[in-house]
Amino acid sequence: MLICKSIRFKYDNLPEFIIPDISLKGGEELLILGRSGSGKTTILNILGGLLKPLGGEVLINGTSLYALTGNVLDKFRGKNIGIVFQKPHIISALSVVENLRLAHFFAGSDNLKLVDTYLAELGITDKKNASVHTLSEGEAQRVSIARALVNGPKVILADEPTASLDDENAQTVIQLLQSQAKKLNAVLVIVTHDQRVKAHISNRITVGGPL
Ligand SMILES: Nc1ncnc2c1ncn2[C@@H]1O[C@H](COP(=O)(O)OP(=O)(O)OP(=O)(O)O)[C@@H](O)[C@H]1O
Repeated sequence: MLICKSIRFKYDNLPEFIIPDISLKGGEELLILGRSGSGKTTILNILGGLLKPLGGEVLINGTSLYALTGNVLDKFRGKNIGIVFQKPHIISALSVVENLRLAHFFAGSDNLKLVDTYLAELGITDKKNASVHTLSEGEAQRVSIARALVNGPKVILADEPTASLDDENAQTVIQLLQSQAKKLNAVLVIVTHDQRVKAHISNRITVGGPL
């Protein structure tokens, strides 16, 4: 369960952002739409424990994210939040499977069987030992999703996951995010300016930028 209430945020050089209250149960989805510069990534980073707001609360299954600090926050994030970034954040010097094992390691998990499960579910088993730099963009984005999901997060956050993909890959990626979120009974939040995603998620809000 993800609750975000009375969040206030501003960068030094900009007016305060309007950040809507959000309340989502496991299995529910939200699409946050907005033009470039409207603060979508900022909101996602706040929901993901990466950017501390000036005020307000982000609650994940009852835990107030920003009441945690340092290592405790990092561990909580690794266990409960999976983030898919616009450009796949995977380490190009490592193979696909090494990237996934690393994510596992950082979350303090030792259930390596899940790595193979996710590779199979995302259709990239045959790329298991491939170097990341040899993957197509669609494949790299699927590895990035597998990495975000491998610890069975309660909240999945995706920042422009389809921005650099063609129509077919964009649809595959959205459907994979949705099916995996349902399976984990996780909250799924996608931020994007990509109008194609609207066809897949009916619960949506539009953000308008700084006040
Ligand atoms: N670290 C920062 N310091 C100062 N201003 C920032 C910082 N990060 C983002 N901004 C500004 O805040 C505004 C919102 O940025 P943000 O990246 O959240 O928007 P966005 O909607 O995700 O944009 P895009 O769709 O182009 O990725 C922009 O005007 C941006 O220039």
